[in-house]
Amino acid sequence: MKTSIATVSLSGDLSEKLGAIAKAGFDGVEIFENDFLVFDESPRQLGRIVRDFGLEITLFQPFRDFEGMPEPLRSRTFDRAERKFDLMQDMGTDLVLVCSNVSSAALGGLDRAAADFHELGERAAKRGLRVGYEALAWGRHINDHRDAWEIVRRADHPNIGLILDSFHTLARKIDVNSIRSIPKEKIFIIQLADAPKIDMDLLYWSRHFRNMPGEGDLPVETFMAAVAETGYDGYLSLEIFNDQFRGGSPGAIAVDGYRSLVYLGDRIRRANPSLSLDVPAMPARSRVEGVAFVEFTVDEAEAPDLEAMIATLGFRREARHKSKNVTVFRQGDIRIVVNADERGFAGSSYLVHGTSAYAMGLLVEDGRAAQARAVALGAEAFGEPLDPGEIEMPAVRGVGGGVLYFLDRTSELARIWDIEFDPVEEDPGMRDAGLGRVDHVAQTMPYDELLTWLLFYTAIFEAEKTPMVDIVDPSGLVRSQVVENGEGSLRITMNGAENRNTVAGRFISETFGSGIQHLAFTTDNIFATADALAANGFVALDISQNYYDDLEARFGLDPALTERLQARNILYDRDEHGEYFQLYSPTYGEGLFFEIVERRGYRGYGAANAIFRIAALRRHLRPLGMPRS
Ligand SMILES: O=C(O)c1ccc(O)c(O)c1
Ligand SMILES: [Mg+2]
Repeated sequence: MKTSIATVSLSGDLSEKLGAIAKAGFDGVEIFENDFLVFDESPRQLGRIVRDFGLEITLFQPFRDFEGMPEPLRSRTFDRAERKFDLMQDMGTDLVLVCSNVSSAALGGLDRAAADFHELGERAAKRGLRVGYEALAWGRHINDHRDAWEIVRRADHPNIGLILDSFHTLARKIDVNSIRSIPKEKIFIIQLADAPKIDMDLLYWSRHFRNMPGEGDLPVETFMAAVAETGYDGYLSLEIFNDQFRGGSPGAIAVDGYRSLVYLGDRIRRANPSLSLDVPAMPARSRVEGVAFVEFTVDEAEAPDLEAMIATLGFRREARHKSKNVTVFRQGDIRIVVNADERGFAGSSYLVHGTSAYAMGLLVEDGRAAQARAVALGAEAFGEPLDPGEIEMPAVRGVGGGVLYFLDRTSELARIWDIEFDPVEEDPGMRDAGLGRVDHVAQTMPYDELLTWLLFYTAIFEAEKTPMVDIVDPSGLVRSQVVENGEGSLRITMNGAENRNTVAGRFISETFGSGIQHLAFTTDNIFATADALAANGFVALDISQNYYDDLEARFGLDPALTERLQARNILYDRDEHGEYFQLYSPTYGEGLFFEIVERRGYRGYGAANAIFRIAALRRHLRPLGMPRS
């Protein structure tokens, strides 16, 4: 599989873009005319720079408003094409993308357009160049790849071919089966882009909201499967017009892009084993059975505070590491690891972020296979020097520079707690609160990182994303999206903060980066749990009276139930599958908190309650000395 990306997809100047593209692993690059025009080097020099990066120029684009022009515009258009052919020869590419004419001067007619292309083909052939025709979804006469293909077919010239762009085809919901019968040698290149489903003007949608395959809602996989059926084995080239990407880090966006292509190739090959698709071999996506542990980094001075908080939640100290300053707390199937070791990555994470949940371990079928797949998809493997007797736990770097470990039940990893730890016998004097397992892990990140992690998780694990939800914090919007599997054993909620003033934004700036902001644990009986927690001295996040008045009105709740909820600061929600109960802790430090949930069939995350939780957290976060309501 040969991979390429258009320069328009990334931010920065042309040299920065090329550097990021090469580093991410792409083979080729589409040079956008505007990027070239503002570049301070000659076309020849640009070509050298591209090749020095080990890249090939897959095409030059766009050439606009060509076909169907009346004279004298027609002659001028051909002159313009000759000038661009000069440029292409200088930079060293043989392919130009002509997008369908949007000019009001353009005349219709398939034969007229075909004749223009035949003549352009003759001129291109003299120079050994090729011309690919793409139907823009908003083209004046041609806005459907089937019509573009008919023109290319009638142009009947070896140097004239078709360019298919998934966005234009899928945005107009054109049947992709029409692609299967196109001869592969007439497809000069494939451009790929996804997009979130938004009902808006096609041009505006295309120029501002495209994203990487797998990040949006379009059936790019179905499109690609149809392309693969033709036998096409040329470049797959990303062409992503996205305002956010254009303001982002070129390196990070390029890595996402490369990952999206490899993941797409992997899906196509698995769905159609008979197709010859040259994709790097890698294990299948891992099914996640659950969160095996969450690990906090602390320093020795802060450890007692965090441990006291964990103890009031009903966790008991279960084991100590044989050689490190690491303690395991346990309740039900939940393990919280408190790492106060100054050495190693935990120690340096503490120095950068302060007390934080910097790592988590997921239970999968085969830990090493999960790591191998992640690495094949461009993740960074993580490892540390081992103390004698320690087992190497497969891991990759995750959100915010944290660590994602993989455990399994079949390798020696299954016995890690026995091998590396000594049991601790202790009477904690605290009650078990009936917490069972991790329901979800909530990660907070700047909004522009959200798609990165969405793609990361869905590419590695058997999990899907849910639609994005807007959460209104009094200081700004937070966008929330969930990655989850059908059985509910993997649930990661991601909150993308648009500014620093929201509770989520404040967490990011106070802890110097993205990370796990809260952990939600399950209980089978939220009322019993709340009472046990209260006996332990746990003080729940205080929810306003107004919330309960509204709740009773909204759901028609029995006042006796409302009273029981309010007495314990329990939030409530309901969907078509059942009921949901939530109880929050106040924040620990500058933003970390815990949640306890009881699901009675309910499948969501209480999005409707988020604004009440945020308001309560804000009261809690108010600077000292200010009155509380
Ligand atoms: O938005 C555009 O004009 C435009 C230009 C060139 C392309 O290849 C494309 O898909 C869109
Ligand atoms: Mg295109």
